Amino acid sequence: MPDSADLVINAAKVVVRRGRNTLLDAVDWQVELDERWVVLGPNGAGKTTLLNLAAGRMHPTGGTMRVLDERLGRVDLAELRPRIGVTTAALAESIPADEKVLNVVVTAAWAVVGRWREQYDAVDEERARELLDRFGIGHLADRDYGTLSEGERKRTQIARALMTDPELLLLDEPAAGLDLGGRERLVATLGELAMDPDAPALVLVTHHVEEIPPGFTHAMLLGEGAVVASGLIDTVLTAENLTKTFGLPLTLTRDGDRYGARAA
Ligand SMILES: Nc1ncnc2c1ncn2[C@@H]1O[C@H](COP(=O)(O)OP(=O)(O)OP(=O)(O)O)[C@@H](O)[C@H]1O
Repeated sequence: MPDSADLVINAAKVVVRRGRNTLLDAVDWQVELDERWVVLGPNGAGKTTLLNLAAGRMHPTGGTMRVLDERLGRVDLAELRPRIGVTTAALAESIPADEKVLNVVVTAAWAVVGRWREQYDAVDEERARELLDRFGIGHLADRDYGTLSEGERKRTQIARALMTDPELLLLDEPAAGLDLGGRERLVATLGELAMDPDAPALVLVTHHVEEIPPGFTHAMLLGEGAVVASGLIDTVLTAENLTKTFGLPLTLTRDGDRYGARAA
C-alpha cells in the first residue's frame, strides 16, 4: 500500500446520493501519479459522477474522497481545481465559438473560459503554442474555435486541460463523436501521453474498449454505481468482467495493445 501522500486519488467507501438514487455505492479507488486509468461502464453507471468527484466539482454524500492529498469537504475547491485538468462535454460547450483557439488554451491559466484580459504573459502564450503543436494543431492557433472539426476541438480541449501543468488529467469520453480516423489519431496521441513519464496521472472515461489508448495501465469497470472490477488492466479487462459490467454476454479480443469487444 503506497503512502497516502503519493496517491493522486484516494477514495474510501465513497457514496453519492441524489434524492432516492444512489449514483455511487461504496466506491474504493486509489490512483498513483504514474498510473493511467480507464473507467469503463454502460450508460448511467456513474462514470461522470466519479469524474466530477475526482475533479473536485462535487462532494461525496458518504465516505472519504481525497484528491491530490486534499480531502474534499475540507479544502478550498478553487485552490484544488487548477491542479486538475479536465475535459468534459459540458465544459466544451461553454467555449465560445468565436474564441481564438490559442486563447481557448491560454485562458486555462486563469481558470476561466473566454478571454477577458487583453494581455497575457508571453510565457503563457509560448506554452499554449507548444501544447497545440504537440497535439498537431499548432497551425490552427489563430482560427475561431467554432470553425474546428470535432477532432480538432477535442485536441484543443486536451491542450487547454494541460495548460496549467496539472498533476491529474481527467478525460470524459474524449473520442465521442469522432469518425474512425479521428478516433484512431486521438487514441494514438493519448497513447503517447500515457507513455510520457512527465505526463500527469491520467483517468479516461469511455464506453468502448476500442478507445483505450496504448500504455494505459489500470482499469475500473463500473456498473450501476458499484465497482465490478478494478486494478491492473490485464487482470480487470476480461470477457467475464465485461459481461458482468454491461449485462450481456461479450467476447473480448486483444491485438497488441488494443482491445475489441462484441456480443458473444
Ligand atoms: N442530480 C441527479 N439526480 C438524480 N439522479 C442523477 C443525478 N445526476 C445523475 N443521476 C443519475 O445517476 C446515474 C449515473 O449518472 P452518470 O452521469 O454518472 O453516469 P455515466 O456512467 O457517466 O453515464 P453516461 O455513460 O450515459 O454518460 C444516472 O442514472 C443518472 O440518471
